[in-house]
Amino acid sequence: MDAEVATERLRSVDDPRLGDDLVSLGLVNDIRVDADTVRISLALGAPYSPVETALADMVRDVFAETGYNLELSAALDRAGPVVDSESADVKNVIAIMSGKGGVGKSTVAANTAVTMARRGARVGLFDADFYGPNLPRMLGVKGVPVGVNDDALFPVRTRGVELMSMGLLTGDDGPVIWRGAMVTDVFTNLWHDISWGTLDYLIVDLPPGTGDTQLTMLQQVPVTGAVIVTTPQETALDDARRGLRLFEEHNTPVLGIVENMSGFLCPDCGNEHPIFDADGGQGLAAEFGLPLLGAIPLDPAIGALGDASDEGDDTDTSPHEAFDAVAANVMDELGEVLRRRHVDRRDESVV
Ligand SMILES: Nc1ncnc2c1ncn2[C@@H]1O[C@H](COP(=O)(O)OP(=O)(O)OP(=O)(O)O)[C@@H](O)[C@H]1O
Repeated sequence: MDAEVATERLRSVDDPRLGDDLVSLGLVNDIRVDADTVRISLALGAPYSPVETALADMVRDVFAETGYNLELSAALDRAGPVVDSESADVKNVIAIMSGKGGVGKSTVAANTAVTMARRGARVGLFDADFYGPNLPRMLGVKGVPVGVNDDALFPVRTRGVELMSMGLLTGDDGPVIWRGAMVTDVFTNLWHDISWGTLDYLIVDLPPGTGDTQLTMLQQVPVTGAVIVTTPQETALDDARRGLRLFEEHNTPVLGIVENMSGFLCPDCGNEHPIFDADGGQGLAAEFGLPLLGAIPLDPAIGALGDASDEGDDTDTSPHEAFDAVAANVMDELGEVLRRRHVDRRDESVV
């Protein structure tokens, strides 16, 4: 087999989201064939996403009976480093935001991160809610000090994810009082000093609304995609609109909406009962033409992710299964954004 024959074989593999085959789309970076091995590099960017995993499996199937070994790799052109430091190689940044406070944004960020890690991804979680950092408590590592070495800060590993939070640095129970400019400074200084290592996904839990932290982050970091968390009774379309406009102004794709507290999951009967006669998530998704990434029930067990935990203990309390769909959909949407961008760039350079 030569590279041409191998390329022809790849024409039978269609990208289910982009609706054409990998070769026509330009998602094949490179093909090399030597004595007994075919080496293929594909333009894929969302590790462990179900769609990209299925694509890789289809490619493997196509070469399964050829008698050749297949070495598959993935590489994607990126705008620049997400974190400008030698001790961090971060592929994708996902910002989690909400219009209002208390809708479960941190809960969604934490559970989605842990679920992605359980699928095999290398995941970091950055608690950018400087005003009320609650991820250390939620993930059971409150009071655990971060490692410091020269200018670098080392995240704390919990439930399979790397966590960094203002809450781990201040170690203070009292409310944190920040002025806007201080948030900007802290964000700027902190962001590039964190020694994340290699991450497939860095999930950032933003404070509610569209304030200084969101603006600073969007100005300084190439956020790959944003997720909006809402509740069924959320009627504040204005808040959501403001958030969406902010992301648009900074060319940041919004991956979709997660509806939290969708119905009450009764611990006695096991059934889910609607409590709010409203469909905030569905409505918001329809209004803005965005996917609904998942609906999370109101379940007392969800608030307990960190309850039984110790530092570094990855074995007990699992995230609620409703987060399986959220994690899968977030990764699939993100992968689609990246592949589409790759195809568009290529089309531009051809014209
Ligand atoms: N689906 C759920 N089922 C049960 N409890 C939940 C659920 N979602 C969130 N909670 C609980 O509601 C409270 C608020 O959630 P969380 O801190 O995630 O909200 P938030 O939007 O991040 O709030 P903030 O505005 O303070 O950033 C927490 O005690 C959390 O455990």
